[in-house]
Amino acid sequence: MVTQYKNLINGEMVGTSEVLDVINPANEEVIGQVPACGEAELNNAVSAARAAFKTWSKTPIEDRRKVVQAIAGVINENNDELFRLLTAEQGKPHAQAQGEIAGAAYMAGSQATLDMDDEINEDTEQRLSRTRRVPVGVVGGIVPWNFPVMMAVQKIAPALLSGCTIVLKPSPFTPLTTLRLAELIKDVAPAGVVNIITGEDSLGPLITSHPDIDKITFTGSTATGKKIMEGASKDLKRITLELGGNDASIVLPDANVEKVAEQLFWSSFTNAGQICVAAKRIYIHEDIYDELSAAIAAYAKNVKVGDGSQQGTAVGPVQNKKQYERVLELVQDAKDNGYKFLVGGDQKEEGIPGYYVPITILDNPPEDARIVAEEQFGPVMPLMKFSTTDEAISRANASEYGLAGAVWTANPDEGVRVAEQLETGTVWVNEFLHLSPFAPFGGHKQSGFGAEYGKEGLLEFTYPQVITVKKDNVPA
Ligand SMILES: NC(=O)C1=CN([C@@H]2O[C@H](COP(=O)(O)OP(=O)(O)OC[C@H]3O[C@@H](n4cnc5c(N)ncnc54)[C@H](OP(=O)(O)O)[C@@H]3O)[C@@H](O)[C@H]2O)C=CC1
Ligand SMILES: CCCCCC/C=C/C(=O)O
Repeated sequence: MVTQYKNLINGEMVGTSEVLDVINPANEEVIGQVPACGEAELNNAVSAARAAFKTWSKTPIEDRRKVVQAIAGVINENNDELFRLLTAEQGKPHAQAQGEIAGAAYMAGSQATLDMDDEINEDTEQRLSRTRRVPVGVVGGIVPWNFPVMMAVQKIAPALLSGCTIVLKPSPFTPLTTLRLAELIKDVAPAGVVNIITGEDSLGPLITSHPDIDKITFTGSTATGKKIMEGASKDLKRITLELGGNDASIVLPDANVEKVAEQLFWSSFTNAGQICVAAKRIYIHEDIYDELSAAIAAYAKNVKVGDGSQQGTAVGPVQNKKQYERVLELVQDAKDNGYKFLVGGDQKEEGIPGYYVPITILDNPPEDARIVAEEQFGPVMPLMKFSTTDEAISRANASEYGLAGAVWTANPDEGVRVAEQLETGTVWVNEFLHLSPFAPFGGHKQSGFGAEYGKEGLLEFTYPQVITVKKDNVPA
C-alpha cells in the first residue's frame, strides 16, 4: 500500500480524489502519492493565505520570529524521519540528506534573528522622514527538486518573518518531505499562514498568474524563470528569481594539488552535481593541470555511486528521468565529438533500475562543447587548461549565467583580486558551496534577480513606505 500524503490548506491536512505518483530515483518504484490540486484547491489556499494575512501582518515581529524559530525547531527535532524520506524521494545519500535537513533548520533559525527596523531618512527642524517596511501580502513560492526542504524553508522563513503569508508548491518530483514538514508546521504556525499544495505542471502557471497573489519567489531553471516573469507581469507581481548557473572554478598555479583535489571533486559532485552553485567548469593552470587532473581522477575512482540509503554511497542517482536523459545526452554528445574522458563516459550497466549516471570527468574539452557551455546539472565535471589568469577570467565570464564561482590559490589576496573580476553574485576563495543566512545570495545576468538570505533577502518580501512629517507646518 503506497502512502498517501496530504496538502496543508488553512491549517488542515487535505487530500484530493486525483493523486500523483512520486518515484524513488534509486529504484524507480512508487513511494508515495500526493494530491493533484487544480484551480479550486489553489483558490482555497490563496483565500486562506489572504484571510490569515490580515492578522499575521499586524502580529508583532517578535511573535512572528517565534513561529519561524518553532519551524526551525520541529525540523531539527524530526531530522531522523525527514532525512530518510528525503533520500527516498530525492536520491541524495543519507549523510547529505541529514545535512540538508539540519541546514534548513539552521537557515530558518538564523533568518529568524533578522530585523527590518524603520530607517530615518531625514531628521531636521523642518521634517522627519522615515522608511518603514510593510509586507507585500500573499506570496507564491515555487521550488525545484534538488534541495526540496532547504528551498521550501528558504521561501517560508523570510516570508513569515516579514509578515507575509505563503502558498508554496513543491516540485511534483519531490513533494513528500515537504508535505511531512507541512504536518509539523500545522502544529506551530497559525492556520492559513503557510499553505503547501501539490499538483501537475499546470499548477505553477496558475500560481504565477493568480490575481490575489502579490509576489512570486522561485528557484529553478532560467527557462521557467522567464515564463514566470511573463505570467507575473500581468499584475506587476513582485518576483525573486534564483535560476540556473554554469559556475566556473579557477585553480591558480600556486594551489596545493593534494589539498584541492578532493574539495574540487565535491564542489562538482555533491548532490550528484544537481546544485545551482555546483562547480560546472573547472579551469586549471597548465603548470599543474596534469598533476591535479590525475589526482581528481584517482580520488573519483574510489567514490561509490549507488542508492543513497545504502551505507558507503557517496553519489546518488540523478533525481528524475527527464534530468537523467538530459545528462546522458550531454555525455553522448561529448563522446560523439571525440572528447577525452578521464573517468566515466559510459552508461550504467543495462537492466539495473534507477537513474544512475557514472561519475564523468572530461579532459580539456573545448569551450563550445555542449557539456561545457550548458548547465549540466548532473555528476559531470569538465576540466580545462589555461595559460594566464586573465584568460581564465575571460573564459569564466563567457557565460549567459552569473550565479557563483570559485578561485583556488595559495595567495588569498590574489584570490580576491580574481574574484572581484568574476561576473557572478557569489565568489568563494578556497571554499565551495557555502551559503550564509546573513549574506544576500542571488545571480547576475541570466541567473536571475533579487536576493535570498540576509537582510536584502528579507526586504524582498516587503514594500518600502516612506512617512514624512513636516514638523513646522502643523495646522493646529
Ligand atoms: N537553479 C536551480 O536550483 C535549479 C535548476 N534547474 C535547471 O533546470 C533544468 C530543468 O529542470 P526542471 O525540473 O524542468 O526545472 P523547472 O525550472 O522547470 O522546475 C522548477 C519548478 O518550477 C515549476 N514550473 C515549471 N514550469 C513552470 C511554469 N511555467 N510556471 C510556474 N512554475 C513552473 C516546476 O513545477 P512542475 O514540474 O510541476 O512544472 C517546479 O516546481 C535542469 O536541467 C537544471 O539545469 C533545475 C532545478 C533547480
Ligand atoms: C550544499 C550546498 C547547499 C546549497 C543549497 C542552495 C542550493 C541552491 C540551488 O541549487 O538552487
